[in-house]
Amino acid sequence: MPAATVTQLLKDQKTDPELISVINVITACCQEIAEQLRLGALTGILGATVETNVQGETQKQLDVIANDILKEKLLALPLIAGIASEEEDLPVAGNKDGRFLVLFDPLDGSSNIDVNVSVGTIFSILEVPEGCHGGEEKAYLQSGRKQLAAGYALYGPAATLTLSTGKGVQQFSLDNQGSFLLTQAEMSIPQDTKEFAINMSNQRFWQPQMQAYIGELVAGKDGSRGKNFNMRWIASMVADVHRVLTRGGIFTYPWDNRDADKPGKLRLMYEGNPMSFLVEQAGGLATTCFGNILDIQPQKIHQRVSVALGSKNEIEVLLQAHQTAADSQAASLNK
Ligand SMILES: O=P(O)(O)OC[C@H]1O[C@](O)(COP(=O)(O)O)[C@@H](O)[C@@H]1O
Ligand SMILES: [Mg+2]
Ligand SMILES: [Mg+2]
Repeated sequence: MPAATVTQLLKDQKTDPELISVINVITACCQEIAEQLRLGALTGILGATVETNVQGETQKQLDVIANDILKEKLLALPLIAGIASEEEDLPVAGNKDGRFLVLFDPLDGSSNIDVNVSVGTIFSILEVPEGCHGGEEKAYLQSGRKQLAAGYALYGPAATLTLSTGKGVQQFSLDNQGSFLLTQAEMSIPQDTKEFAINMSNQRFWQPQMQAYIGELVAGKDGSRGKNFNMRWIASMVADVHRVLTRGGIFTYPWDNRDADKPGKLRLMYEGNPMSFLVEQAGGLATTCFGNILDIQPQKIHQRVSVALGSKNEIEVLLQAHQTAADSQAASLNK
């Protein structure tokens, strides 16, 4: 039997047909972005623009192209009440009678484009709350638990789509006719791991408990953990999380004190929430180190968040390190 398409799989899962239509538009956009990326320098669209986004980051031409593809195609769909993007200052209203809000990071890891390393598109779908419209920020400020679906496309040696509507996590691969076909029906993160992903160059800016925890991983067999760990850092969250979903591991971009306005680098609504939804659906854990990411009540559309996610047992060791630090701080305050 031929492998299922995204639509077939979602129909088998008895997904709301209107939600399927929204997901189909997103997958069509990802196919178009994959095609643009595949041609690389031949199209002359690598490199930076002269613009910065609302977060003060230089935009790549492909950040803008990917954003425009998603924005245009989604807003043309009457079901869409609005969109919010990492590359847009404010949410953009769609149809006033639309049902869905789509939030996205059009091109994640875009500093990797020029060096031909994997990048991706991350998305999250919410329902517009009663009495709100898709042009107002408050409509989007819903916790990650309210996501109807989340996923990402990874543009690597193969283009893949990883998706969840709350019924496990499925992976599809782009064939040469331009369709995403099911290649893994149930992604499941192994509970134990010996692999971690973190940008070690920020070490001196982390909190002491994170420094101590990573120090023990680096110490390997010679330290308290008694086993050797391996480190990987691709610097595209999509690619790093994809590895975690595929073979386990932990990925963290923790709180740091480099810039008081950005205590976490990653964005809650476009990166933290959709990836946490996928990780939980695949049996892993996703935390800020102080609470579950999916339980955060967002205050701002471009809010940043510290992220640690992946193999359940290893994330629990990390949480325990933070709990022990909090307990000893509380004990010293009570003295
Ligand atoms: O430059 P650093 O510190 O390695 O940060 C890499 C992180 O930043 C990001 O690139 C941020 O995403 P954007 O490229 O969408 O801004 C993540 O994908 C990645 O994990
Ligand atoms: Mg990103
Ligand atoms: Mg981006």
